[in-house]
Amino acid sequence: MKISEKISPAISIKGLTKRFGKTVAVDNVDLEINEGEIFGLIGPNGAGKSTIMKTISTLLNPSQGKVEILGKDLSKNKPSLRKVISLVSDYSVLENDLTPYENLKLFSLASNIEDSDKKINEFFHSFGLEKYKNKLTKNLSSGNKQKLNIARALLKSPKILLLDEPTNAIDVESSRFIRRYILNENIKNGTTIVITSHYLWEVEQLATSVGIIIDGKIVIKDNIENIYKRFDSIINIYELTFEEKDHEKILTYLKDLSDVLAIKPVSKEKLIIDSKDSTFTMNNFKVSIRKLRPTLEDIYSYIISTPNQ
Ligand SMILES: Nc1ncnc2c1ncn2[C@@H]1O[C@H](COP(=O)(O)OP(=O)(O)OP(=O)(O)O)[C@@H](O)[C@H]1O
Repeated sequence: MKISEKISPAISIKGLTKRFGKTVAVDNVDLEINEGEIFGLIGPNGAGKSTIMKTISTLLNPSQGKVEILGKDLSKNKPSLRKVISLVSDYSVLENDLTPYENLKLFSLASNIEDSDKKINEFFHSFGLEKYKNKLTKNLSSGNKQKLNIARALLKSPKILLLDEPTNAIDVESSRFIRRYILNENIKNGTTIVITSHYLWEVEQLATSVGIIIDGKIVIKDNIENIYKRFDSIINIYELTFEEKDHEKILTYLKDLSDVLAIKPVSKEKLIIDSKDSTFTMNNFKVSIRKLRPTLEDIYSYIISTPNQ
């Protein structure tokens, strides 16, 4: 693609508001997510993340505003757009009394997926679920149910994949597998992915762009590198390295500094501190100081605790 070519948005949301009675779950949200992007939508409980995901996937209608998917008005093209959008939320969409194979087959038939047996077998193989293929779904572990749920969502090779907390309550290895699979899907097929998660390190690993939503309003959205750059000069995280013999004295000194918000001991010779001020002094202590780039979690906590910044 030529650099001058404009990347078209896969998802374009303008003035989206969703009310449930008196509750304004989503409040006048504008959002553009480009084709092939992995967009991380993060925010506290009840901020409106799932409501946005359900609206994009046609499960909910907006109270106001417009959603366009791949240049088409969602409200006027629901049946055709449903074919290219998959939502993964919890795995309650699976039929517990069917086997994993029957679940995927049923979904393939309902979605008119061609060559489904070949695809289903490939999924069982790549998700490591072959031995559970003909057991009852209700007896699968949470991690395997979620893998099955993701396989179900990927069967129709969606152009837009919506993942609402895909690794919630899933063990480390299964979560890692799911993240790798998602990344691969994005790289191999250019799938546009929107992911919500309370595990910010997960969003950090996957997302190319991030939006933070609080009380139904998007307060920040940008490319993740721009977000890091913007907050690098505002959030002061330092790694202090010193001689082991000074450990206790330095710790006591830091605890008394009012600007030091948090201290994380790393070893007897190393501490990480979060400071309000970038110009704190270490008196006469022999300390080497290195500024660290804030993590997405540092940035998120800063934004949540500093409204209107
Ligand atoms: N079907 C519904 N009926 C009434 N209120 C709802 C409904 N769905 C969501 N809400 C409300 O809308 C607001 C946003 O909820 P939503 O589930 O979108 O938040 P969320 O950011 O996904 O939260 P969480 O991180 O806890 O999953 C909340 O106040 C919630 O109680």
